[in-house]
Amino acid sequence: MSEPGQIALQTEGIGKRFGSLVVSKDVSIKLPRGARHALIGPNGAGKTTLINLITGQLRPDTGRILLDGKDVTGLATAARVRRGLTRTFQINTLFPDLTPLEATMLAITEREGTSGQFWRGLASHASAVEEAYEILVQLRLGDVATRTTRTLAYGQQRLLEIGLALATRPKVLLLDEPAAGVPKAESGELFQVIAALPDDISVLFIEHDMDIVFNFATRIVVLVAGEVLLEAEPDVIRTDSRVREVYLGHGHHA
Ligand SMILES: Nc1ncnc2c1ncn2[C@@H]1O[C@H](COP(=O)(O)OP(=O)(O)OP(=O)(O)O)[C@@H](O)[C@H]1O
Repeated sequence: MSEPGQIALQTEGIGKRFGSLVVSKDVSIKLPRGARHALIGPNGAGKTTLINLITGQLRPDTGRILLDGKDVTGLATAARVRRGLTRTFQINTLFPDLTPLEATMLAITEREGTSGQFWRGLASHASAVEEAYEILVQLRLGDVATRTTRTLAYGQQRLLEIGLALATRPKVLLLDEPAAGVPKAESGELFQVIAALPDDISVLFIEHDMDIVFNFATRIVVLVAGEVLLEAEPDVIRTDSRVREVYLGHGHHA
């Protein structure tokens, strides 16, 4: 179990090239337990690539990834998920014809290795229903738990994706633009829900909207051309001249 103040996730000197293109260069970041940190930077800075490297979708050329102090660099993505390292994607990856309750239950039974055993007994399914419903209520999706996913507002669909990630019981949750495509009016609520997740879940999110970033991030990592330009608290980021120059001055994109 993690103790307060512990580092949930750490990268040490992560490097990655695609041919001659350097997409990660000596990236060392720390995500303390309970963090709500943002990863920002101009288009093509390597934000999604970094998440792919942390979760194992990509292999780094150099460096290490530590989860709860243990080296997971050599592990496959699924093994990292089992250890509590989970992500969501920029694009919607839901089953439109299932209800949120069904989809979340499926994710839970998948975690437990019982997804192919519907006949295994009602008791285990009853506890999966209960857990799924709890997750959905936590995400303010209790009222729509039994509606077909395709009929949900887009912001609710994005919350459901976080619900499916929560079904893996993550310690570290990496959110790649969780509010992408969500109307501005709904994105604040979506981030309120993220901010209110339990403290034993550490969150790193990529987000383009600077109002959201400054409202919800307790700390910000600025990535430029694959390198960490600065990692600091929002007030420091806001006033840093290098950050303004490379990024905030453009005023439109994380
Ligand atoms: N599989 C790949 N092969 C080659 N180049 C890639 C690959 N994936 C990403 N890139 C390149 O790596 C760079 C970083 O891309 P990445 O998607 O990580 O940036 P990003 O900061 O997430 O950008 P955005 O804000 O636009 O989502 C880009 O130049 C991209 O074209």
